[in-house]
Amino acid sequence: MTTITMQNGTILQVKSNTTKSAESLPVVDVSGMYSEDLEVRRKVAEEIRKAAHEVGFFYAINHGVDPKYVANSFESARSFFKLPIEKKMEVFTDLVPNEFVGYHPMEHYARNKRAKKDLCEAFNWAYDAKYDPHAVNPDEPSINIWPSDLPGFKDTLFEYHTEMLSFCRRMTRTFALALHLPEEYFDDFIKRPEAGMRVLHYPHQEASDDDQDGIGAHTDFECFTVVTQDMSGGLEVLSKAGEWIQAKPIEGAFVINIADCFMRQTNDYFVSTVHRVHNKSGSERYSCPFFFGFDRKSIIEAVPTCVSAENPMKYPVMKAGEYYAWRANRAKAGGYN
Ligand SMILES: O=C(O)CCC(=O)C(=O)O
Ligand SMILES: [Fe+2]
Repeated sequence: MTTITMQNGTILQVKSNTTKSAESLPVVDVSGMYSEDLEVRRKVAEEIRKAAHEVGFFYAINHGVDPKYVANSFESARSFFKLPIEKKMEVFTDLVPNEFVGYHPMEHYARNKRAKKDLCEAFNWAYDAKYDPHAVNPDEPSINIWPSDLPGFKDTLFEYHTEMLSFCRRMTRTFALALHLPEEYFDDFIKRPEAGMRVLHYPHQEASDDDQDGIGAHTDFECFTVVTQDMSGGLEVLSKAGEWIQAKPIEGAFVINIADCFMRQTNDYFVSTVHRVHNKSGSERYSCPFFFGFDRKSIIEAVPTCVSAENPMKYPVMKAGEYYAWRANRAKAGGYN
């Protein structure tokens, strides 16, 4: 039995640090969410309801996002990570307080106590109204920081980001249906969403699973995350039984997971599942998660279909922006303290 203290304060008991490959995560064909027919949309939503409640993780296939965007983003990521460290440190994430944007260096942060820090580097960027065709305020200033001398980097990453904004707005409607709420229930909260994205680079890990993580066990902050991973493998999900299950790559599929705000807003009906990455593939691994959440000004409180006299609200009501800032600062403080 191993104990893990999470950034959100939860203390976990994990049966073993080794991975099981027998079990697999649910696969949902999400193409029906684009249907004109509400009954078809509801059918997809019910599948998602089950997956979000029982596992908190699922693959989305037939999602309609052109694979060229991810290919281009991985290509751009490679050219960024190849830059000399001094260049990358010009956009070091600690330069912007309370936010999680810019460069996250290799073996610099750790999510769990290990002999060595996490074996990954990342570049993070946040929502920018200029790249949102439906922006409420197109003149809103951006908080992002970008490397100099890397032509096309920002535009390529935002081409993918803009596609994902539209996919996630659609997914949010599906989640509303999944919670047996009107489809538009969350629309006002995602006009100006929290929509951070990152590209991650994980070298092959030589150290043992006990000594190091690629990214240590954690949950995500916002409502849900859509991960694009390459074919290396290494993403692992903690099952309710306390065992690590491999989220094996499925070509072209997204891996979608519930994050902490949705767990709070559904009074734990949706589970924000712990996950980590260990790249033992023998080659480099790249991934590109998109973190989608509600407007910083919105209040995180349980939705009416998830509370009752027998099942009262479990979490204090909180402003989304305060919650995000608290979590970003904890993540940057090293994670486990
Ligand atoms: O690299 C991955 O597949 C997942 C990364 C992740 O969990 C995160 O950045 O929060
Ligand atoms: Fe994550």
